[in-house]
Amino acid sequence: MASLPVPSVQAMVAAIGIDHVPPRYLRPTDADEPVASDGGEAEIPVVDFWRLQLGDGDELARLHIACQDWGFFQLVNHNVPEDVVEGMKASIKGFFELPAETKKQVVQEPGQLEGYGQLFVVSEDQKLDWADILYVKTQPLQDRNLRFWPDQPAGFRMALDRYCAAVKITADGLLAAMATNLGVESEVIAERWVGGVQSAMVAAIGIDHVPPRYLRPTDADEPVASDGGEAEIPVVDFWRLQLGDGDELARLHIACQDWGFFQLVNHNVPEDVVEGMKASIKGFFELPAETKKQVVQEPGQLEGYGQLFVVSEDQKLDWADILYVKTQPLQDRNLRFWPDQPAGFRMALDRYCAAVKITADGLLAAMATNLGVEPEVIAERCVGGVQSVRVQYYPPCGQADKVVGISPHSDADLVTILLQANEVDGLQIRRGGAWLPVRPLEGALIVNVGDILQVFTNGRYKSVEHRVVVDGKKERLSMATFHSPSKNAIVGPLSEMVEHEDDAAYTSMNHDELLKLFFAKKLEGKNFLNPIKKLKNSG
Ligand SMILES: O=C(O)CCC(=O)C(=O)O
Ligand SMILES: [Fe+2]
Repeated sequence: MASLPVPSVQAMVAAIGIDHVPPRYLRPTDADEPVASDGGEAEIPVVDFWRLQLGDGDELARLHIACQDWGFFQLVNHNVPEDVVEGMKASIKGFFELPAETKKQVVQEPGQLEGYGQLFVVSEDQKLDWADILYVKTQPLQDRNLRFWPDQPAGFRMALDRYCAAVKITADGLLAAMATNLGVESEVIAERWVGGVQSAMVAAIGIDHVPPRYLRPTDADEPVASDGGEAEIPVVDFWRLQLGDGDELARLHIACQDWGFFQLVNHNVPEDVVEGMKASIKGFFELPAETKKQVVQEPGQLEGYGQLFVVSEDQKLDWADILYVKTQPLQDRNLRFWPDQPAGFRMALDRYCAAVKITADGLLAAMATNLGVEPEVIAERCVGGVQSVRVQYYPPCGQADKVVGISPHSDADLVTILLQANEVDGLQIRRGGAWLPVRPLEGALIVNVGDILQVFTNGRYKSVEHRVVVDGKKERLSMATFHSPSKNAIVGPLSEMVEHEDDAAYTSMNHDELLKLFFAKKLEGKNFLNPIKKLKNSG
């Protein structure tokens, strides 16, 4: 049923003043219900979000009472950055100050809830509320109807996008804390320890003795672009993309087409979320080996703490320890492998992944625009999409130039968002016959095109091989967040990207099937696509 049209209260007040109130708004009996006097009843409880995040028992108890006895509370230290809140407030004020004609551009349509208007009006004699509203959907992304997102005042959409993303992280954090209060989260303690983990070995024998399985002088010998030579990878500004800035979209397009790698600034992942994640990563790898063992990989499984796929006894090994867990879809989370130490690790991971996913979805939508594809075409294949994270610890190595931190590979996903978690560089991308070192800008995230995006775009966007080299003195920490279509999506060139059937460089295959084939092999170059690569296009 549609809401019946009623006038804007704001316009009415502007026209006839605040003293003349039409009878449809008057309801003296409702207004007569008693209101607690100032001196009487206490205020609603105040809850401190930071303390909840820290697992503070008193604060959790306060939250529990607030939910049980009040149903309402005030939240302080809520982690929504002040500039995000202020930006939202200013945009709201600016919107309602616009001329009526401008606001009408996003007015509710018959039969729809979204847009500018009033709360649902169902009958001609219904009493009316003394308010105008603007109602829009913000998540999931594919439900966003930008038709009803005001594009005035300037920056409204970006302010809303940032505010909603931040508030969602807070809501998720609150729900997690409530779950804890309700005794809902269960944990199983791990029991098994498979040997060979890097940091334990380094701790035991020092960084100067490197077992032969890690040495590969030929790989390490490949040329590295010298500082004066090749340019740095492109820098893309996420805010500008969100604003639909044509120059920025063009920059993104070139980055995806010619580079496969770029740095993302103004990425909308709140700084405290990034810092919290970095601190948790550092804290995890500093834990005693015994504690880390609680989340160690199990035979035949990819998740947990350990090393990248080791498939044979004579395979050369990477100089790194990793922690790999699935984060989306929610039902695939296996908390058995989510460290519960250091305190707050899970919360930090949950918040970081939620925020990064919003950024990844935004990037995919911008890429779709650049490719002339409706954003829904990619978004639909990503409903219930897969997100996983790999955290890497690269110990220093006394023969740093003869080992490899991560072997050359491309990522088997759509887009990877990489966080260098400390100040030690090491990532290199293959470009023009040499390895080009990546130096992250302060606060930037590194984004790269994955194999599946290469397939979707029929090779217009290319995944690029990259590797990590190790430092002689300092450890390096990083975290890759992988974003892929849903497991039942078809991985194959999008029809919009293929003019004639013969132009398709790949066949199509179910995403899950392709992954199963992939994980049977070791990480090596760009072999993920082999099962669907068409022979005539090989290379
Ligand atoms: O540690 C890095 O910088 C890169 C890691 C990486 O390429 C990966 O996890 O796929
Ligand atoms: Fe990678």
